Amino acid sequence: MTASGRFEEVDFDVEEALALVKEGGAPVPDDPGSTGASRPVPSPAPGAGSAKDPAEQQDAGRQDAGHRAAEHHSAEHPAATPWPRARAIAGRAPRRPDTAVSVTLEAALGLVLAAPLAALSDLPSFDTSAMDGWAVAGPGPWDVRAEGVLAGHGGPQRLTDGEAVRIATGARIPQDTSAVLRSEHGRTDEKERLYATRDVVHGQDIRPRGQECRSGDPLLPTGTLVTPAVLGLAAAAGYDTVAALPRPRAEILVLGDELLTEGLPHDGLIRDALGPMLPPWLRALGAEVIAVRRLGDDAEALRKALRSSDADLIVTTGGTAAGPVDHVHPILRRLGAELLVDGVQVRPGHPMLLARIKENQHLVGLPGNPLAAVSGLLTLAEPLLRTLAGRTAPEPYALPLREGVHGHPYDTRLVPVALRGDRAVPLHYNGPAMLRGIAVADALAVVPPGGARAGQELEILELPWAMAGIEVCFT
Ligand SMILES: Nc1nc2c(c(=O)[nH]1)N[C@H]1C(S)=C(S)[C@@H](COP(=O)(O)OP(=O)(O)OC[C@H]3O[C@@H](n4cnc5c(N)ncnc54)[C@H](O)[C@@H]3O)O[C@H]1N2
Ligand code: MOO
Repeated sequence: MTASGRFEEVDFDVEEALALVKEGGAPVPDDPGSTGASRPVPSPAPGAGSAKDPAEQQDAGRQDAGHRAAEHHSAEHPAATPWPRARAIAGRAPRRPDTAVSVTLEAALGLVLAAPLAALSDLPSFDTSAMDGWAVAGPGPWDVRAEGVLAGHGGPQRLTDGEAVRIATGARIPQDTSAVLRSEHGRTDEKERLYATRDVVHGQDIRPRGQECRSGDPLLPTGTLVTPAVLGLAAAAGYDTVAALPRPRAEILVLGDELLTEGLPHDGLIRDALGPMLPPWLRALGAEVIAVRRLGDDAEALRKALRSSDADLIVTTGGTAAGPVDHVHPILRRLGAELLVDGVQVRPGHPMLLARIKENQHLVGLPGNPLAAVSGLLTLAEPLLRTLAGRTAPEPYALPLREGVHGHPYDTRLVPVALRGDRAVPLHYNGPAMLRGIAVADALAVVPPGGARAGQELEILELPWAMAGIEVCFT
């Protein structure tokens, strides 16, 4: 940015001014990016700054400038979609029909069941001892048989009244057993006669066959996410394979001539932060990443890559704005793609886009600024992949803020937060080009236009690894 008045006006940043209010005048090391409002600027949320606060007066002056900057922006993104609508549009992508596959249990982790899981056997499949001790028949004392019963052994001999047999947890209960006596609740004399040291209740410590389910009972519905616990249940119920929806296939195209894949930034070149970040993030969102390709700023290479891809989802990074080498829009136009979302009313990340290239193939264009790319991931790629993978949306939830957060005048803001107790703590270093905030975040808070005050409940978008991370951890 230059110091000239004209440039200051266009590059005006209302969030920076608001950050000054938040910090009581001290600059915060955020870099909230450009603003650009095309509508009247609403007042900040109650509590987001006092009317007599000199910083707010400064802020009001800047908001004027922001309004002028907005006209500049609206010419580039006249059709920017409200943030909730953009997510809904992305979540309506049609899934390929009849894509269910049969997969081994090992390969099913993180997929969604394409058919209900019904028990293939009774569970337990035989009357089972719940404890180590003795199976006893009738009232005591009992004569203890010489040979005991272990788990995994064949059918034990039936007991007659007055008899007991040593039994292990998980072993089959002999016929006509009335109860299992735990080892700590009985003692034997030198003639191997067993005495109970407390009352014995009929049926105690016996798990009857079919206690958990009968063969054929429905266990889990279609659409269940296969977690480690689901794998355990499926195995216990007799499954070697399950019917699941395959992961949607995603291809990542990293654009930009300025990107280095190793070493230190130098001579105007910077490290590619998105190449390493996006594949595991997309996997965490349910995708199979089939390729990561670096195309530089070569429009023809981009066109060829889009034409030849058979991915369900193509994710591009950078090139979404209107700069001289921002090729995404022109190439989509040339390919006759349908723009479903062209710019979103969200900060950071407002140039993000969603296009349908052909039937069953979508493109999410992520802005090049790394936190803006994260915003695009959660706004467009997450709902799209969720639908393609057949997952259900997590229950939305809200948490109160520990401190106030300033808002954009009319756009939604996504702000990295740490979850501490029952509060969301806004993090610094949340500018569009910064990753320091998100790297220590548990979630993003959805800040409405105008901001939010301390204690106000905000919708929380948890980061996949903060929730459970099963795909991140296990695949
Ligand atoms: N005249 C305007 N210029 C810009 C606007 C605008 O509204 N009017 N919007 C700004 C915003 S906001 C964003 S976000 C960016 C989006 O730009 P692009 O998607 O075209 O991305 P690039 O220009 O290619 O890159 C932007 C920035 O990010 C860096 N970058 C790109 N790729 C990577 C990567 N893989 N790893 C790390 N950093 C990356 C790149 O070097 C640039 O610094 O446009 C603004 N401009
Ligand atoms: O504000 Mo941009 O959308 O930097 O991310």
